Amino acid sequence: MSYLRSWFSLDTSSSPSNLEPDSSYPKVSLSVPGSFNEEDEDDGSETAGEDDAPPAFPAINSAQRAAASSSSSSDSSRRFSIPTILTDSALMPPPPIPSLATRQPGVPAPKGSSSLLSPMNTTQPPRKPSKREKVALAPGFGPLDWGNLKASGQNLRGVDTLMRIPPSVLKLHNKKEDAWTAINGKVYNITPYLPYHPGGEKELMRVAGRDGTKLFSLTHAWVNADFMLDACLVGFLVPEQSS
Ligand code: HEM
Repeated sequence: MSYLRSWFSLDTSSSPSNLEPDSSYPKVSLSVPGSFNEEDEDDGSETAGEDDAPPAFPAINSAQRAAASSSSSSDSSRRFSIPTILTDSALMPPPPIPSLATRQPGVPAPKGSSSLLSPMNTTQPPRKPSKREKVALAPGFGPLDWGNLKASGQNLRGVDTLMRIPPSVLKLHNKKEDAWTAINGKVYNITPYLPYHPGGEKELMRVAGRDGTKLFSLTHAWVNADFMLDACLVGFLVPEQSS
């Protein structure tokens, strides 16, 4: 009981003298933080450092303070420089806003107008119809049908043996019913291929009776004529005098 009373040592007035705390227990003094206390005045006491003030930042002996004081004048060397907050007018103006609304798809921006956006290359104005339009092939004359005809074993050459063909002989085969052309030194009978040609018969007939290598590669260099017309091979183009 005497032990419990010792915790209420502040209330000593009401305590009877015979209920004084036992000297064998340490005396505890209750001090309310923030309230005046005699011990708070004494710097050497244990409670002297118990304040809630944050530590100096930057620290008193920090490199930041040293740098700030070295750049300033000698009498203000102990002062910490506070950065100035710039107003809107003092700040660098922002970049111009790209005028997206005024842009026309496919039309490049006028010269000198700056924009951080890349040019709109993906949107092109409608293309003019190309001269090289695909021709609607008749039913049963598609690429697969041509492949089937080649594989059928039918004689598409119109000749029995491969020949050496000079330009003068090639020239004679320039009719739809009997059309030959030379591509990369090989002479083909193009008559059976005419209805299967995706570019149309008329275009294909432009090379009938002559060396069509140049026109062929100018039109569609990616097409493998050797494979397309292998079943139509007639012979090989040779110079005139060697025949
Ligand atoms: C003589 C052998 C020829 C063969 C085997 C051949 C074959 C082909 C093939 C396979 C295509 C379809 C290409 C594709 O879809 O990408 C094609 C398209 C075409 N060919 Fe030929 N061709 C020949 C000659 C010619 C010639 C001499 C012309 C006339 C200049 C021509 C004009 C075209 C055109 C305009 C197209 C359609 C457009 C295109 O597909 O790009 N072809 N040809």
